[in-house]
Amino acid sequence: MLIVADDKIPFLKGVLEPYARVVYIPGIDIGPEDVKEADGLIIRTRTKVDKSLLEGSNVKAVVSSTIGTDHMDLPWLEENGIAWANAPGCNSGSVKQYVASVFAALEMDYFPLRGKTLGVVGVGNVGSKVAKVGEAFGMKVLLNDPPRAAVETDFRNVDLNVLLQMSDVVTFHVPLTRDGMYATEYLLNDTTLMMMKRGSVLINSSRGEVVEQRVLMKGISSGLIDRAILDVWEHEPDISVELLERLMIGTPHVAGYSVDGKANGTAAAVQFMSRQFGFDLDNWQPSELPVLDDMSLIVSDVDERLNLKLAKAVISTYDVKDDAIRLVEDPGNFETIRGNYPVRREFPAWTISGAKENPELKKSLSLLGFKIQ
Ligand SMILES: NC(=O)c1ccc[n+]([C@@H]2O[C@H](COP(=O)([O-])OP(=O)(O)OC[C@H]3O[C@@H](n4cnc5c(N)ncnc54)[C@H](O)[C@@H]3O)[C@@H](O)[C@H]2O)c1
Ligand SMILES: O=C(O)[C@H](O)[C@H](O)COP(=O)(O)O
Repeated sequence: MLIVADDKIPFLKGVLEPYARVVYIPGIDIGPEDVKEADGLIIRTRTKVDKSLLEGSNVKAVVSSTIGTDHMDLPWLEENGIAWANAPGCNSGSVKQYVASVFAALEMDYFPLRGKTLGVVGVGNVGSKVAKVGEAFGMKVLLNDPPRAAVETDFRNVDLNVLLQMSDVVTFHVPLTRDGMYATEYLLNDTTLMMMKRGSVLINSSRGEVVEQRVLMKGISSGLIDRAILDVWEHEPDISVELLERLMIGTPHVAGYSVDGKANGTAAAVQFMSRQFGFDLDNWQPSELPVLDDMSLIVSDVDERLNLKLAKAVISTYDVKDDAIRLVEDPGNFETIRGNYPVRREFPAWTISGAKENPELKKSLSLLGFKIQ
């Protein structure tokens, strides 16, 4: 039995070796010759999985240890009887922390978020967590998810155009889809841009092609969009430096890069392969995640507004501006920056004290997912 795996999948080495020969290759380099004799393939987003990679190969199962699946030709896999899976929800807590850190930056450097309106486009694993971040910061939250609205009678869907008109901050959390009635490619386009409230903030951490970059530049230049934050880009890793320079925050597709998120993705991949090939690893989890020297926080006792205390707690766990600096300093090294990402742990891994006497702050910290002492 042969398994080919992306060499950037943490915690994987040694796990499958008792059951199969495992060959590790950089995701971008995995080609037809590498997978010809393979039974299974474990990838992340940098391997395009389609007919040109797999036709004539022995591959029977493919798993991507990521949330997104737009790098996989799912209809072709299904037509050809190749089992596939992704890792739903694996890094949703990580994107939640990324957006919370963006909110902290907005709160500290731009405008107070309390009372402002947040529009969440795509309310799945990530979007529903991001809605909680909005609530934690005292925002009014509007939700847009037509596929959910079509099947959930109690889903409070707000039409996209209405959401864009009403929101001070709009954040995208949809999958990239190019066909069908809910296609998301260029969801922000010349027409929808015109619906946006003047002076609003746009955040995209879903996929680059959800927001048409040319239109985003137009929106920024016209003042319709006052601040833009991008984690994902058209044509990654060859990003537009011109656009990067116009952003409040630009990061190299790392919103989902917490250790916790990657570990969850690896666990989903191992468990899927175990079920497919009958290994004894159906409940496998990485044994220990790396920790930082001090993972306890004390809420600031300065007399200041609650959202500032919240913002300070958030950036003590993760400051998105550190990632932005790394990209601004070296935009040509997008993939290298991603490949050498520092240890980041999500909110539930942190313990926070000093909030007990302040029920409102305690509630907000709980919405973010902190362990409160
Ligand atoms: N930047 C990163 O590191 C990072 C990390 C995780 C996920 N992502 C991206 O974010 C996407 C969302 O992740 P998720 O875990 O929440 O996925 P999910 O599948 O749990 O949720 C996606 C939601 O989008 C909704 N949706 C689909 N089409 C829509 C449309 N046209 N308009 C509005 N809503 C629509 C779906 O109904 C679903 O509820 C992923 O597909 C991935 O591309 C990026
Ligand atoms: O889809 C996902 O899960 C995220 O975009 C994830 O961060 C992608 O990571 P990559 O496979 O590009 O390392």
